[in-house]
Amino acid sequence: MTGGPRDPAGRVWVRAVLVAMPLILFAIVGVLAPVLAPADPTANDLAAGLLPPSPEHVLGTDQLGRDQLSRLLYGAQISLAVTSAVLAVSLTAGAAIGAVAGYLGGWADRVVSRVIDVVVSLPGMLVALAVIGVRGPGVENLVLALSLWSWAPYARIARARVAGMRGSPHLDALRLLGAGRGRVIGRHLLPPALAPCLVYASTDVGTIVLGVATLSFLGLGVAPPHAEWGQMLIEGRPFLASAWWLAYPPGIAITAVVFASNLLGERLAAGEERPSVLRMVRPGRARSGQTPEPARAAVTAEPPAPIPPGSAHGSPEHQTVLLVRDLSVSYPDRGERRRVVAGMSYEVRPGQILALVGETGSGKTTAALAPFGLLDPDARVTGSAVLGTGPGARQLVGPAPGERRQINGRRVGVVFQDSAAVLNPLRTIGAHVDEAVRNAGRGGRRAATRRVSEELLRLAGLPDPAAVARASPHQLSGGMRQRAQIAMALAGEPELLVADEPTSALDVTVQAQLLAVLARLRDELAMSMVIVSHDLAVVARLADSVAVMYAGRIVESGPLAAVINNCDHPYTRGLLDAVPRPGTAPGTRFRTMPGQAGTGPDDAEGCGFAPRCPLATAACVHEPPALETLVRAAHRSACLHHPGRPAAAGGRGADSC
Ligand SMILES: Nc1ncnc2c1ncn2[C@@H]1O[C@H](COP(=O)(O)OP(=O)(O)OP(=O)(O)O)[C@@H](O)[C@H]1O
Repeated sequence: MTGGPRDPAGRVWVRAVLVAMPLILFAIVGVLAPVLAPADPTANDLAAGLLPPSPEHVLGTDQLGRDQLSRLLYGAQISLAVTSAVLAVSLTAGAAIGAVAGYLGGWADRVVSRVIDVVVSLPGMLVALAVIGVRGPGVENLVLALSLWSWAPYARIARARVAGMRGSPHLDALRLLGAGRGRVIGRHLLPPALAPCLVYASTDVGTIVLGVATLSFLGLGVAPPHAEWGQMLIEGRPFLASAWWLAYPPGIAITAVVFASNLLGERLAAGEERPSVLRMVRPGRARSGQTPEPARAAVTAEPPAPIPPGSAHGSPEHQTVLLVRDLSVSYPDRGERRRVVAGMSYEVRPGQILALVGETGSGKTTAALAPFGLLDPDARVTGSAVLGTGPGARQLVGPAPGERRQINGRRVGVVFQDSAAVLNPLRTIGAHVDEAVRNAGRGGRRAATRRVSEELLRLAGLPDPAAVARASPHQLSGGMRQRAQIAMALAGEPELLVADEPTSALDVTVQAQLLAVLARLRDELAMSMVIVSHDLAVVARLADSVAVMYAGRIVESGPLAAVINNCDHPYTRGLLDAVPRPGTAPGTRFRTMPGQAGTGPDDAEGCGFAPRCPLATAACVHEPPALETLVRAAHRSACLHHPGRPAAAGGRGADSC
C-alpha cells in the first residue's frame, strides 16, 4: 500500500466546511424548522411561562409559555428567508449594474461609480430606518430596506472585474467575431464577475442576519407574534438575570452565524484574490528553459512601418510589447512650440529590457513617458505608440483619459526616480500598494487586498512585507522605497514596466540590489521594461538593448553588446569613456566630453553633436545624419563618418569602441 501525498486542496476544503458549519446548520435548520420544531412557536401557554430548560422544553419557555427551541428554529427560518431574498435582489441587481457600467465605461461608468460611492458611504442602518420609517415595518419592507444598501458593494466588485477585462484580447476577439453586447456581458463578463461577488456574499450573510435582528430588535422588522432572533433578544432582555435562556440562545445563534460568515468570506477571499502575478511564471512566458529566446534586437528606427492595432503578428520576431514610431514631443516656448524629442522610433520585445541613455536633458524621460500620457498637459505628442500586438494592441498616442486608465497601472507599470515625491508621507506603504491593487481592479476585502499587497512587496524584494506594509515612507531607506514603488507598479500585472532613473538616487550597493530585483522580474516573469538612465554602467548590467539619445534624437541603438563593445557614434564613445572600469588604476582621470549638452533636435541644422565632436567636418554641420544600419541589422548609428564601421569608406575603425 502506498501512501499518496497529502492533498492540500482537500484540506483547504475541509477547513472551509468546518468554518462554515454554523452557516450550514443555519441553512438546514431554517429549511427544516417546521419538521424539527417540537411545538408551535406562537402557541401561548400562560400556565407554563418562564420555565427553565428541561427535557420537555429543551431551551425553556418565555413569559407567554412559548417553547424557546421552537421559536429559535423558526427564527432561523425567518432570518434565512429574509437573508436569501436580500442576497438574491442585491447580488443580481448589483452585479448586473456593475457589469454593464464596467463594460460601457465612459460617462455611464462614471455616473454609476459615483452612485456606488455615495451608497457605500451611507450608514446602511440609517438607510434601512428611513425606508421602513416611510413604508412601515414588515418582511417585504425589510427586504427592500436591506437590499437598497446591500447592492452597492456587489456593483463595485462586478464593475472592477469587468472594467479590468474590457480591453482584453479575448473580448476584442469576441467583438471582431460579431458578438453582441448582451451576449458579451451575459456570457463572458458576468460569470467571472460573479465569482468575487459570491465570495463577498458569504460575508454579507452575517451582515444581513445582523441587520434583520437589529431592525426587529428596534421593533421595525418582523412583527410579533412571529419568532425572530432580534425580537427574541428584546423580549428576553428584561429577564437577563432571572431567565437567561430567553436572550442567550438567540444571541449565540446570531453571533455564530455572523462569525462563521466573516471567517468563511475571509477564507474564500484569500483564494479568490491570490495575486496572479505569481501565476505569470508559466512556461510559455518564462525566459529560462526551452522557451524560444526572443529576438535580441529591440531597437530600431526604420522603416517606420507601424503595426496597426488589431493586426495579428504572431511570430516572435514580430512580437512587440511596445512599438514606437516617429514620436515627437513639443512644449510651448515663447509663443512657439519647441520640440524636445523628434522622430524617435523604438520597440520593446517580450521579456526584453530596453535602456534609453543620454546626458541630462537629452529627452530620455520624455521619450519613455510620452506614449503613456505622463507628461505635462501642455506637451504635444505626435507619432504612434502601440502597446501589444494582435487583438489586444492599443494605440497609446491620443486615447481618451478613460481609456488610458485601463492601460496605465494595469497593462503598464511605472517607477519614478523620486520615490519620496511619489509616496504620500502621511500614508503607510501598505495603503499605497493596496490602492494600486484596487485601482488595478484586483482589490477585494481589506484583508485580502493586503495579502495581495504583501505578495507584491515580497516580489519586489522586500524581505518582511507585513512590517514594510505597516511602515511610513520616511521609515524606509531609499532602496526600500523604490522597491515599494516597484510593488505598486506590479499591482496590475503589467506587460511593460517603465522605470525612470530607478537607481540614480541610491548608493552603489543598494543600486546593485535594485538592479538585481529588476533583472529577476525580467527573468522570472518575462517582464518587458524600458529603463531610463544616464548611467551606462547601470545599463550594462541590465539592458538587452540600448538607445543612446542626444538632443531629442536617437544617435545610436542596438543590442547591448554591440553598442558597448563596438560603438559607432562619437557621443556613445564619450559616454563610455566617462564610465569607471574595473581594474582602472587609482587616480586615473576619466575623459569628459567638452562643451554643453545639446538642448533640442531643432537647435542645429546638421548633426546636433557636431559642436562637441572630435570627428566633426563641415558636412556634419550642414547635413543631418540619418540613423543607418551598421554591420548587423539591429545596430544603427547616426554619424556621417561611422568610425565604428571598419569597412566603411572613410571610416576610422581605430576610433571606435
Ligand atoms: N514641462 C516642460 N516644459 C518645457 N520643457 C520641458 C518640460 N519637461 C521637459 N522639458 C524639456 O525637455 C527636454 C528633455 O527633458 P527630459 O526630462 O526628457 O530629459 P532627460 O534626458 O530625461 O533628462 P534628465 O535626466 O535630467 O531627466 C529638456 O530640455 C527639458 O528642459
